[in-house]
Amino acid sequence: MSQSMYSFHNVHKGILQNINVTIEKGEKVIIFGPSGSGKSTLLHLFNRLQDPDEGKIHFKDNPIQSYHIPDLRNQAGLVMQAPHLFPGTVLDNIKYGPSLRGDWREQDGEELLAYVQLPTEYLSRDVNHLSGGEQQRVSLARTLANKPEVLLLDEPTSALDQHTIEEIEDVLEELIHEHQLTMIMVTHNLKQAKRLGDKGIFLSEGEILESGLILDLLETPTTTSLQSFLA
Ligand SMILES: Nc1ncnc2c1ncn2[C@@H]1O[C@H](COP(=O)(O)OP(=O)(O)OP(=O)(O)O)[C@@H](O)[C@H]1O
Repeated sequence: MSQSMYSFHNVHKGILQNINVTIEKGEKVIIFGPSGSGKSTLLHLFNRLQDPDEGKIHFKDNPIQSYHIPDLRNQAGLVMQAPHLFPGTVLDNIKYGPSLRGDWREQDGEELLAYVQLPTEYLSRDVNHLSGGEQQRVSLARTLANKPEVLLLDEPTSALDQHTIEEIEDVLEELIHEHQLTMIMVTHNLKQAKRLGDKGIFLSEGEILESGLILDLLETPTTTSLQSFLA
């Protein structure tokens, strides 16, 4: 039986109007639409980087505000466009969150780097000496260190070249599959949307104009807005 991960009821926030969305456990949802349509605002509601002006959000059948915010953000981990790592080594960065909770074992470092397909010797590397793609892998490893159920991705590959984009997509695809994660991703890259997503939400001027299977949305758009966005 499917389990609801998120449900939004008549949510309004800034430009977003009357957002009604349900996301089931294990779904891979792509949020897309023109610049300024409210995609980042919507993504930020999933881990309380922003809160609604009106309406209700439930996370796993409980009001989202009933969760302790750090717990919520461990369960719904965000990876941003530009990796925000702090100065220090790869190990310093990935053990930070779990260490705070007394939940770090020495072997975890190796395991986390294996998840994002980086060699173990990277644990002692200075993060400032890594390439953009490597930093994004470390950022992903750091999010995974908190054992999230949901991955929130805000254009995670938009700063990378095509080859690196494909490598990160491989890593994401495998991780999501292996850990049965729910994924909610904002992307401008429609090839990526097709590859990684199963559902799609098309936003225009703060409203959901179409939602459903991503392939249907991209191949048979019904609204003129989506048709012209894709043209
Ligand atoms: N904190 C804020 N206060 C006021 N307005 C905001 C705030 N954040 C975003 N906005 C406005 O809300 C609208 C939607 O912004 P948002 O960043 O969610 O869009 P987006 O679809 O993610 O855009 P992009 O694709 O350009 O990143 C924009 O008009 C933006 O200027």
